[in-house]
Amino acid sequence: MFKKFDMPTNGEKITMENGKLNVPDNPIIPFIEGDGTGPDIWAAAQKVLDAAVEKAYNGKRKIEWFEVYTGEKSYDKWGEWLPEDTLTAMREYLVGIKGPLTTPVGGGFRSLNVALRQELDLYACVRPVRWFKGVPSPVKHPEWTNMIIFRENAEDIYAGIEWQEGSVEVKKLIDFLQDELGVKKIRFPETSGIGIKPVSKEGTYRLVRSAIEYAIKNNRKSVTLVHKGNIMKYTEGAFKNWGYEVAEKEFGDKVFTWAQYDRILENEGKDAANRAQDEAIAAGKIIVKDVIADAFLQQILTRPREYDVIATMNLNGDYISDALAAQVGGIGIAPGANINYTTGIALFEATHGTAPKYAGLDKVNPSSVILSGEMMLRYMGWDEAADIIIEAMEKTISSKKVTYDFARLMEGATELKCSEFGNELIKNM
Ligand SMILES: NC(=O)C1=CN([C@@H]2O[C@H](COP(=O)(O)OP(=O)(O)OC[C@H]3O[C@@H](n4cnc5c(N)ncnc54)[C@H](OP(=O)(O)O)[C@@H]3O)[C@@H](O)[C@H]2O)C=CC1
Ligand SMILES: O=C(O)CCC(=O)C(=O)O
Ligand SMILES: [Mg+2]
Repeated sequence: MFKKFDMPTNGEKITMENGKLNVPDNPIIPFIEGDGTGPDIWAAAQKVLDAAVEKAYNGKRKIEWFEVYTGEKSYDKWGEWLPEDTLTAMREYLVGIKGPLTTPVGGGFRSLNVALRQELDLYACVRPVRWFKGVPSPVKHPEWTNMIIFRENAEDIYAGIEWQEGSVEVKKLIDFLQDELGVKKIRFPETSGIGIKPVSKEGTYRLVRSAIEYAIKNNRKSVTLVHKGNIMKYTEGAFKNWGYEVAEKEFGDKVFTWAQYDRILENEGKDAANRAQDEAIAAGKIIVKDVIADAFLQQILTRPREYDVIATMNLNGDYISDALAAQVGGIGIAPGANINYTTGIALFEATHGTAPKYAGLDKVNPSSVILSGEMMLRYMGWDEAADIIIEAMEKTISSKKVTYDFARLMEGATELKCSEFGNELIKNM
């Protein structure tokens, strides 16, 4: 099966049947250590995850870790940044976890993180944002921020379909746009690079569907479509329209959308529209609404309680993830997952990157990758182990024993190294 990697000798495969994940007691889980601070945070995370599983199941369940390679470690070992074997391992074993991987800016190879999402069609980037008591925050009420971002992961300008200024391809494309399509708005055609932004109905439907399904299953109150559809009408505006469409078509009796509100407003007036919305809320329906991205970024600071589940496109989702993470303590504590709910393939990873200036210092906060592991355990149905991690995290942070990022903002904190923080979590299980 593998061309370069050795087959794992212990453990069994996680499988997917009729949309349901079957998880053996000794699942093989591929992991990518990651670049930069990856080895530090991964070492801490692996120990914490193993300890939580041991504590929850007393040896009845155990993860069989299977190291797979991508990024610098892979290049050093195999001369390839993203070996086919890594994709094979994810397709075969379904659930994996990764550290951050470096992407050069303005040249060099394209993002390996994005490539993994594209190759495995992991269309939903799921990033929960919640506050843990005691975590320092720049806002007065960090507890008011409790959202979960569903970021479309396969399309948009983020897909990396772009051509460099001065290239033969960009000249061809600009000529085509000007000569065939009558485009007059390229301000400096001789010196422009061009990027393409594909946003599809299918891509929007599956992402928004996942967000609404999550909201229903987890008793959340609303799903907000975040877009810049006033300016990018046929991409971001279409995302909004398709979002409402899929909500009404597939979840008609469980949701009330602002598109419905607008129709009632037009036909029957404001009182009737407000009444319909109030009745929907009283009946426990999920409100599907939308907001323009720039307004959203100020409202998450001023009125975070109005937002719950967020569904958005790839680039917006990238910016929103870091902005929201900052409100609840920063990207040292911001987990995530890349999921295809149809195939079941899920690759868990922190929201942050490789933080290269801290590489090898055993310094940074491992919480993001640990909490990504916590999400992974929950995805596997190992909720008891996941709960142990959350409890240990709350206890450790309340005791003010934290890594540098929190320590520099807290009074009376004891600064721990990355590995020490992991050990403290284990002690507090
Ligand atoms: N999914 C992935 O693998 C991602 C990869 N990347 C890649 O990572 C590389 C570096 O990107 P960069 O823009 O510097 O962003 P990073 O997220 O790596 O780091 C930015 C800043 O965030 C803080 N930070 C990051 N990780 C942690 C942590 N574990 N604990 C505490 N604080 C943390 C640090 O802040 P401070 O300086 O204040 O201490 C750091 O300087 C690039 O190559 C980029 O492409 C970026 C994002 C995601
Ligand atoms: O792939 C990268 O280098 C950056 C990705 C990123 O910022 C993200 O997914 O949040
Ligand atoms: Mg990002």
